[in-house]
Amino acid sequence: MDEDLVRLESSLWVGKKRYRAALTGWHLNWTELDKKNRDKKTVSVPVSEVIGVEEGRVQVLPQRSVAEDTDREFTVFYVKRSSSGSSYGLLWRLGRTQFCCPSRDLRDQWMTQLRIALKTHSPSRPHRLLVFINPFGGKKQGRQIYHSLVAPLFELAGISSHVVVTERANQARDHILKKDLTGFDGVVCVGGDGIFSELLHGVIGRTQQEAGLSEHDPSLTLQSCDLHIGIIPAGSTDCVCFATVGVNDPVTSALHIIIGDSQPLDVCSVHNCSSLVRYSVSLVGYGFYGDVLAESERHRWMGPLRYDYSGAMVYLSNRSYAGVVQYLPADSQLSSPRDNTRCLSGCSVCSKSTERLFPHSPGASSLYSSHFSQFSSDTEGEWVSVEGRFRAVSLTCMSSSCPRSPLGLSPSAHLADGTGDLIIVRDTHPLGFLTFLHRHTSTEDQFDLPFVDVHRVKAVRFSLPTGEEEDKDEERERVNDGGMTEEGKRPCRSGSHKHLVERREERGQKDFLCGLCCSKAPTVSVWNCDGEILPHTEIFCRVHGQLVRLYARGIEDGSATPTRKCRDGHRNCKERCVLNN
Ligand SMILES: CCCCCCCCCCCCC/C=C/[C@@H](O)[C@H](COP(=O)(O)O)NC(=O)CCCCCCCCCCCCCCC
Ligand SMILES: Nc1ncnc2c1ncn2[C@@H]1O[C@H](COP(=O)(O)OP(=O)(O)O)[C@@H](O)[C@H]1O
Ligand SMILES: [Ca+2]
Repeated sequence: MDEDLVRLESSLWVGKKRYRAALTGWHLNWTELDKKNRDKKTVSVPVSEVIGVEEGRVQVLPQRSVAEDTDREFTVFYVKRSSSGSSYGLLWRLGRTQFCCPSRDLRDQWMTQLRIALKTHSPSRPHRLLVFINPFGGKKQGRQIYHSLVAPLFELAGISSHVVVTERANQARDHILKKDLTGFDGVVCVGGDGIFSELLHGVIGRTQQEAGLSEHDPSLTLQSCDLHIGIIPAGSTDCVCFATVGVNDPVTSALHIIIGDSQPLDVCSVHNCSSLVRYSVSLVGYGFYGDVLAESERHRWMGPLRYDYSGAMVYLSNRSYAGVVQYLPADSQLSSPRDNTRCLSGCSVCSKSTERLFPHSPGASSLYSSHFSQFSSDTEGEWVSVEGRFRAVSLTCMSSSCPRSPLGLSPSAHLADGTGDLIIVRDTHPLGFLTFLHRHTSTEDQFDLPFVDVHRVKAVRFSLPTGEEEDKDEERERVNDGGMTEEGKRPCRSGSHKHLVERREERGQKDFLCGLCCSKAPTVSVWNCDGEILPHTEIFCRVHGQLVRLYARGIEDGSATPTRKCRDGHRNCKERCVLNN
């Protein structure tokens, strides 16, 4: 069937202007006509971006209202884009056009045809959602943001939602793991990266339980999750939202959820001694980012500012840590963290990875079927080892852009290519490290520094140098603190972090002063895993390609999207910089 066949076409009025409107399978277009019936400008909205159609002259925000005497009128709501002043992504807003028909009969035809088109062309739209609000996230605005900005849009789109305002940490995760989710098409969080992480753990854990797979064995291919996750940003860093949508804006995210966008996302599983510790999508960071998080936990009352304050304090404490980093490099033919590309909506690197990661899915070639032999002993020789003192060791599965760092920890990382970027910042003088940090806030290349290395990887191991017995004791003490269950396998899910944070706090105060005023600085840092402190120092991380799906579509290429200068100094070098699409 030709989807661009016109299904309905007629003259319509918008205010005092006359239009010729046409509905095809894919688009709703309306073209302004002048007095001589000549075309003026056309507005074209993809059917997939129509949010709803209502009889009469309707408005929904800030409050729903319907004008009287409206039996020849209907209102179409749709996605309207505008550039966001401060970030590089596009803001989505609710566009609204009120049409007036020559007759009531024609109005009914428009309503019917538009609703049929919406049903047939948006099969992936959610009908029922389970929403978790963290009332304490970010500036504590979660409830208000949901009820004033998001709920009216869900209602307009005919989505019914069951809302849970959380009363404790991990409630959302436990709910997803244990409760009946029949009838829900997706789960949504209103909050920051922490509540998102709860949904991530719930959704992955539940999917593996149902598939009868163990999450502990890092060599197992996990089952990818069908239940989509939506994020309404209302947190402190909002990194996952920012890096997958391009802005942290509740209305934009709500509209992506409504139209059922789907963005696969790589997930890193973090293990210790053959047991799963946590999953991460943005940052697994040791040294600076671990210390900032540990320090910031004591200043939660500052809200989002706690990270800037703690960042400055930790920077001034001028620490570095000894360690051994091992990594399994990804195929350097496919992409590189320094190729000056950006992973944008429809990214070709990620699309090719879909074929590689799911060779048996319809339409995929079987060229790359043996990808998980990588953890067997015969690939041991492929591991690369780096030993030394580090300011920071970070692994990120995506760019990890956020309002603090609009291009992110690794600007060329991909959301769904099955790899992560390992950033190793070796010990350096304070000014060098400040330069590295500061470059995260601009388009200058933070990897173009002699003490920084970046590698695209499939897996990473971190251990303490042999012979550092004191450190190992500290490590062991921490593992015991980490609250393991009796079987000694699964990390205890309740309370372990709180307990650890309290201990870290006790120690942290002393550590911190030592770092500032005397020579005895701590020898071991902690891992920051998407904003949670890990109870282990020695870890193994493995990237699982496209393990979950978000209601998002990646960053849309706004005209302001910056690229770094290529090595020849061109800012928009078509040959070398802009490889996307
Ligand atoms: C000199 C300016 C330096 C700016 C450096 C910016 C680096 C930004 C990197 C952002 C990485 C984000 C990775 C995401 C992590 C989140 O999952 C996670 C949890 O988020 P949630 O609380 O919303 O749940 N967030 C975090 O762990 C926060 C990490 C933030 C680190 C910010 C560091 C600010 C550093 C300021 C240094 C200032 C030095 C001044 C010297 C006088
Ligand atoms: N009702 C609650 N009370 C206390 N902590 C909660 C609650 N709901 C969620 N949390 C936890 O709060 C932490 C921070 O949440 P998050 O939404 O990321 O806000 P922020 O971005 O400000 O850190 C997360 O670890 C999450 O598990
Ligand atoms: Ca990736």
